[in-house]
Amino acid sequence: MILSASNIKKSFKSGKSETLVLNNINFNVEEGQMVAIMGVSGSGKSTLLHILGLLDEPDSGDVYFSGEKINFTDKKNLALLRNANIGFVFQFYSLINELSVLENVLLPTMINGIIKIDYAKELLLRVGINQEFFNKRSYNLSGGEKQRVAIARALINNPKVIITDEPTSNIDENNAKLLMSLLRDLQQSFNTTVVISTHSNKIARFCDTTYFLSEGVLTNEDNS
Ligand SMILES: Nc1ncnc2c1ncn2[C@@H]1O[C@H](COP(=O)(O)OP(=O)(O)OP(=O)(O)O)[C@@H](O)[C@H]1O
Repeated sequence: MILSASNIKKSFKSGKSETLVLNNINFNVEEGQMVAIMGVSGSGKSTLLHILGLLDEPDSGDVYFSGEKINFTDKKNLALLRNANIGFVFQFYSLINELSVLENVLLPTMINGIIKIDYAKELLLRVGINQEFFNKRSYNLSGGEKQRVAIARALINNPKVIITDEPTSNIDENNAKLLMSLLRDLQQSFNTTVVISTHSNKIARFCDTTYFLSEGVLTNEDNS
C-alpha cells in the first residue's frame, strides 16, 4: 500500500462551535492506482487531501506512506518527504504568473538543487505544451494549458503519488476529459498513484476506485 490512513478525525473550530469534518476515515490506495474522492461542496474533500498529501495534521488517526507511519511533528522531514514523493495539482492552477512556463515546472527542483531543464522540457511536450510556450509567462496560458503545466510540474521530481484537488473544475467539459485522459496516460506510463477530488461522476469514471465522502464518513466503490 503506497498511501493509507486509519481512523482519521479532523474538526475545525470557529468561535464556540466546532465542526467535525472527518469522522474516523479509513483510506487505502495501492501503488499505480487512480482513485477519486467524491462529495458535495463542503464535505471535506480538500481537508482529506491535505492530510493525505502530508500538508496538514489530523486531530487523531495515522497516515502511512509506503508503509511508514508519518510523524507530523517533524516538519523538516515532512517537507523533504513531500517534495521527493508527492506532486500536487490544485484547482486554481497555483502557477506563479510572473515566472515562465519552464521556470514554473522547474520550481520543485529548486528545493533539492537538481535543476532538470531537459526533463522539464520533455514533460511539457508530453503534456501537450509546445516549445513556443516554454519561455512565455504563465499568465498568457488558457485554464486548460495552465493545468497541463501544473501536471508537468507535479511530475518533475518523479513523485510516487499525485494529489489533485478538483483539477477540472475551472475548465470546460471537453478539456476536462482531455486532462483526465492525459492524467490516466501519465499514471500508467510512470506507474504513479493518483488521488483526485471531484464533484463530477464523469471525472470519477476515469478512476479505478471511487470514494464518497459524506457527513464525515468515507465509503468506496470499485469502478471495474
Ligand atoms: N482552515 C479551516 N478553518 C475552518 N474551517 C475550515 C477550514 N478548512 C475547511 N474548513 C471547513 O471544513 C469543511 C470542509 O471543507 P473542505 O474545503 O474540505 O470541503 P470540500 O469538500 O473540499 O469543498 P469544495 O468542494 O467546495 O472545495 C467546510 O465546512 C469548511 O468551511
